Amino acid sequence: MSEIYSSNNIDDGVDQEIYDCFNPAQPRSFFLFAGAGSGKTRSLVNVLARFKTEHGADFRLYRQKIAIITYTNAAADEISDRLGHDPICKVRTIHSFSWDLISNLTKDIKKWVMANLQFEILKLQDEQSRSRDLNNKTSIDRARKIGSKTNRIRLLDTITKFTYNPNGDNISKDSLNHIEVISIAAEFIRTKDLMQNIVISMFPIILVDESQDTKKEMVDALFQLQENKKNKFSLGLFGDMMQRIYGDGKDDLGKNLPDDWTQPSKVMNHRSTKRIVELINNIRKDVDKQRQIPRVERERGVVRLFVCDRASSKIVLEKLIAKKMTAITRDTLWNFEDGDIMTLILEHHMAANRMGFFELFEPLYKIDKLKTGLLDGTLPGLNLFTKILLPLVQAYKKNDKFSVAKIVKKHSKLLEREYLVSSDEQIKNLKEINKATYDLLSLWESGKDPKLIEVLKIVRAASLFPITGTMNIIVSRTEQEIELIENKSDNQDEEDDNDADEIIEAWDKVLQTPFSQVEKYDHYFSENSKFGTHQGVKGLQYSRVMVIADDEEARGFMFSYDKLFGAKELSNTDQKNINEGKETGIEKTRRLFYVACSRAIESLAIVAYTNNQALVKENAIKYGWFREDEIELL
Ligand SMILES: Nc1ncnc2c1ncn2[C@@H]1O[C@H](COP(=O)(O)OP(=O)(O)OP(=O)(O)O)[C@@H](O)[C@H]1O
Repeated sequence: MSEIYSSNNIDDGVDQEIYDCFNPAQPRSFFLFAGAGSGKTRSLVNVLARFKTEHGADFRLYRQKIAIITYTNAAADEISDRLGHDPICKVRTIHSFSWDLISNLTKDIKKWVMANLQFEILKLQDEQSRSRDLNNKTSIDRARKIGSKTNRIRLLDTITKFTYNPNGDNISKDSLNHIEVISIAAEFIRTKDLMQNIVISMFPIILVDESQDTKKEMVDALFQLQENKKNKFSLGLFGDMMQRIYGDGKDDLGKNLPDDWTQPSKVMNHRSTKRIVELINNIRKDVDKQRQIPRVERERGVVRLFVCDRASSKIVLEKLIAKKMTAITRDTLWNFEDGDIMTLILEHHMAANRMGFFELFEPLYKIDKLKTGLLDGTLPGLNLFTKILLPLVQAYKKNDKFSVAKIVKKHSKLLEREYLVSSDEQIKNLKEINKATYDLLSLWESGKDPKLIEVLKIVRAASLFPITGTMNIIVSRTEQEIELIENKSDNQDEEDDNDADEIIEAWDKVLQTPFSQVEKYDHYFSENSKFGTHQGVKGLQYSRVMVIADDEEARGFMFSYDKLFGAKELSNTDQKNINEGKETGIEKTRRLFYVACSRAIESLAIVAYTNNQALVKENAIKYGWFREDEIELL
């Protein structure tokens, strides 16, 4: 049971503790890890506002800044807004922070890229030398990769300055990709004394929000920096290990922190009503015993568990549940049609399924390396479709010739000034580009819905827009190579399968999907949708939340609510992981469940689809999560 305290101010001392760490004469580092809704972000903003008033002038005089690293652009914007866009606070995502640090170090970057490419080429050559058949798909594609990396080495000499866009595709010859930028910055911070001195003189304070999910290599580098420069530098980490949901973070973060780190704690949950705080405390209790207390005035609150038969119609059931919640809470905004409910699906798959972009989404989503970019809209390759071709097709469908021309002008190399100036026959060229554009757009004539590969082939043939990376590898295959690959795939042996490049395989599938799926994918991610994922709503809050737990629809990999609710036996692998002290899918699911439930302010409905309703109910009561009168079987 969570207690009600007579004051909401019990954690107010934490802001002071953090503030003391910023004392320029005696900087300290701190680790503020506390539960959901405990006001970590609010503390960050409060302390910086005070720092600005008291030390802002000195910082401006010495051109120093406080760096605040956030997990997403949206979080960076939110914090910047709340800090009044003060120039002494530099709020950045890890990508733009990294790039700001290294962007002028062309010579060092070149050395790093060269060494890295050489290493990758050696690895590929080694794999190639062991290939059974140089004419199979994997080997053909691998040869092309070696070629493209070798070419990149050749071009390195011609680069006078590298470029990078933290929110873009980075496809020009002098650009670095997202992974490279973070790896380079982290390595330079970790290993170069000069870099460490530059960083601490520019940023005597670095704060990392959501640090439980921040890229491990960067967190390690910042720890190293703190250790080497602790008398001149303060590192502040904010987060909550119970809200760790991406694989990139440091899984032992906070363990063995040096004694001189300040570790304030917070116990109040300022967000949710009492019943919700009680539930999230109980979800968390087997992990770290942290228990929160609700604010004094947050007395009531509603939680309900609807245990649903997997075979039922989901849309019908979810509407019914919203109606039931309206009656239970007497809150008319629980209305399914025009109310204000945030529905949290387990994974984007479920929205992809409901909204019709599953085939585009699933193959890419299966690949860890592609997942983040796919979800935050930075996946190189897909951007060609979403950011260039989709607006182009939409303009064409509206017969908006002006926008068609504008989009082509903005993105086509053929229309770059450099290219046009060098061309002898400008008018003829412009006509050709125009023709190529309308040849491409004719694919959508009379309501047709072309496959992505068809679109890509035309774009490539006319060199209309840049195609790079994996997609270039696929679309560059000659007819002869395609035939070879098709014949091979008819009688592929197991060894070839193991050898396959999973990224190319995934794109091969994706490129067979119709273009309309791009539009649906884009709509889902850019709309202010009533759907969110358990992961995507980290840091956010909503009055009414419906959490959908359905392994089957989510295809069950990575997370398993069935196992969390005890409706499915542990697999041998789970058991093996437990025996070896390794994390299982259950723990990941529990954290996700914690994040999802803790977004709710007033009322929360959990919709658990299962084949074993009785067992889920029994366990939900046994775990102490729900009372019997809070559970309904549907
Ligand atoms: N001391 C406080 N007094 C009043 N409201 C507070 C206080 N601290 C936080 N809040 C409010 O509680 C809510 C949650 O705060 P915040 O988002 O800072 O928490 P958090 O710890 O960052 O949450 P999470 O980890 O769940 O993302 C916000 O609406 C915030 O304004």
